[in-house]
Amino acid sequence: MSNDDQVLAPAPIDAATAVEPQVDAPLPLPEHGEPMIEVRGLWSAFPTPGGGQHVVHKDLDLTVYRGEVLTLVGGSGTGKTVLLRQMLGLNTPHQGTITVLGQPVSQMSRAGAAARVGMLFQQGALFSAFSVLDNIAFPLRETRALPDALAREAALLKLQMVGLKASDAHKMPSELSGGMVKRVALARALIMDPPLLMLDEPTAGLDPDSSDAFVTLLRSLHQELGLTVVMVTHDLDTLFELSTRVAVLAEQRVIIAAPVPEVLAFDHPFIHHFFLGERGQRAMELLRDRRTAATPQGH
Ligand SMILES: Nc1ncnc2c1ncn2[C@@H]1O[C@H](COP(=O)(O)OP(=O)(O)OP(=O)(O)O)[C@@H](O)[C@H]1O
Repeated sequence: MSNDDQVLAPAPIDAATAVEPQVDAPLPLPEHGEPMIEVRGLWSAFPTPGGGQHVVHKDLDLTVYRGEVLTLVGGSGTGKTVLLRQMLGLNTPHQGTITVLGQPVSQMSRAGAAARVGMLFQQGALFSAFSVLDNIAFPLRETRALPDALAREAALLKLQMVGLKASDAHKMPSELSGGMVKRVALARALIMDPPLLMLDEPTAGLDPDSSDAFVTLLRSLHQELGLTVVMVTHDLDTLFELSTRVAVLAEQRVIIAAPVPEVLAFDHPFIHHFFLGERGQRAMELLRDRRTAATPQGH
């Protein structure tokens, strides 16, 4: 057991010193100044079979600002998914607070959380016995937010918003391609018109063309709907295409949260490995080529 495993009592949080200057710097754009999610002094731990505790987050701070696409990266097991689930109120932290739009997540009802935050789970996680339309309408029905006929209409609108056809509405999940499953799951995540969207590995399992198409859809919905997005991804193409900031989880906390160029310049072994290895160089070259091709006369 490490020292970290034994100590679970965090020191009192001093607001003036909790965040290092380069950590979590807000985007320079004024419209990105309003905090949507604030994580303060977060400790997460799980019991180990030997009776100890595995500390995943230790005094972690993070702020997500309105309108940004913040991507969480970190090695396997650094607690990215746990953090997403805590932001949704699905996991309770050991200590610390998470507020979404100024309200502690711990005090939100299920309907309250669903109205604020949509979640796209890694596997799409559709109900196999429900049609596409019923999957999309599910949160409205579960929270009794709308009468049935209106819920169906709202679901049809969302179906079209994610690029599916009305004729797809009555298909069953087993009849859908991987890309379609993601689109249905996205429509369901957006059915309550939440201002916040969480994406856990949104392009995992998709072939390159479907992945590109899904990223394009996410990018346009982010802009059209003015969404604030928190995403976990290992896919560098997706990260470079969508992120306005990247938060790096290491050493049980966020070691830097900043736009990509600043993250790349930050000296840490995980960042070197993740971004500057062969895989990272390839993804950056691809992105550069694509941006050059998309700009008139290559400017
Ligand atoms: N319900 C749970 N019970 C016990 N341990 C858990 C539970 N949920 C998560 N953990 C542990 O917490 C740690 C962080 O898990 P998490 O899934 O958040 O990691 P991650 O950063 O998303 O990893 P990956 O990139 O591999 O998906 C892991 O060690 C995991 O085993």
